[in-house]
Amino acid sequence: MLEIRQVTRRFGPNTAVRDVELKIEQGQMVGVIGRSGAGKSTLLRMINRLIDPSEGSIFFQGKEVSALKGAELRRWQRDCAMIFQQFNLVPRLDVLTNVLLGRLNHRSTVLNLLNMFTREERIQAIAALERLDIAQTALQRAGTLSGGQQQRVAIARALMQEPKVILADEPIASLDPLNAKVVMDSLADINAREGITVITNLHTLDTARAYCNRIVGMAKGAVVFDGPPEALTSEAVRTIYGGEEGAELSEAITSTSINVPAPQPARKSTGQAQPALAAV
Ligand SMILES: Nc1ncnc2c1ncn2[C@@H]1O[C@H](COP(=O)(O)OP(=O)(O)OP(=O)(O)O)[C@@H](O)[C@H]1O
Repeated sequence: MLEIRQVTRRFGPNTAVRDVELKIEQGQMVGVIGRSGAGKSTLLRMINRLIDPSEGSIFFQGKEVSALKGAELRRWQRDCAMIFQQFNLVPRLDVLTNVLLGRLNHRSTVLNLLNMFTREERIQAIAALERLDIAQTALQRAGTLSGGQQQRVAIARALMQEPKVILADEPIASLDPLNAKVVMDSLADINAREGITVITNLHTLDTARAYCNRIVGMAKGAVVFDGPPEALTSEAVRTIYGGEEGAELSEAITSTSINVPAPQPARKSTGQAQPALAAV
């Protein structure tokens, strides 16, 4: 269980995240939605400790990860893989090496300095690429791949970390609808088959509805909605995205047009939160 307790993050006079309180059971697939600037990325970055909270604390399996330092912090960052909108691969290195880089935090500094990976690690990396259906690109330089392929390499690299949680910060924002679907399908499959918790920021409502069994809506740094997709009524959508009372908020504004035939049946939803709406 991941617990975010009364977390606030300020940047100078601006409060990016305000008093956020969330409990996320292992194995949930959580979509964080909200307008640009709502605080979604800041929240994810605090979980992974790329930035620290100004106030509050974050716990994982009873341990306060917001207080970890040194080797323990690196261990947490290994357990909590991060995927970014811009993929963050090393473009001049081949795909296989990029995936193997996911093992760095598992290994001794000497092995890392020598840049030596074992046969088992290479086999594991190829298997991760096969799973993402891009093993044929293993020896290509990562920078030569399409955006969709690069994001799949980034997911394979995350899998090499053998994480307990995957944090995906707008993983499909730079992709066309077809590649966006492939990437979201991959994340959903990893969540369903391995039971890895996935927390993903999404700009778009339809994607969150289609793939996530829990949706957290943020506005002005605060959580203003927390519940299953079915509870995301037009009133809830207005609370998250803003809009005039009574006016229809077009889902097109918040759509990527990923063509998903129908909402998928609820995945494992351990300890799903009850829908909750709060005023912004
Ligand atoms: N490093 C920073 N320094 C100063 N202000 C920041 C920093 N990072 C974020 N902010 C501010 O915090 C607020 C929340 O930003 P954040 O990126 O978390 O929002 P977001 O919901 O992820 O938006 P987007 O979808 O556009 O990425 C914004 O007002 C942003 O300008």
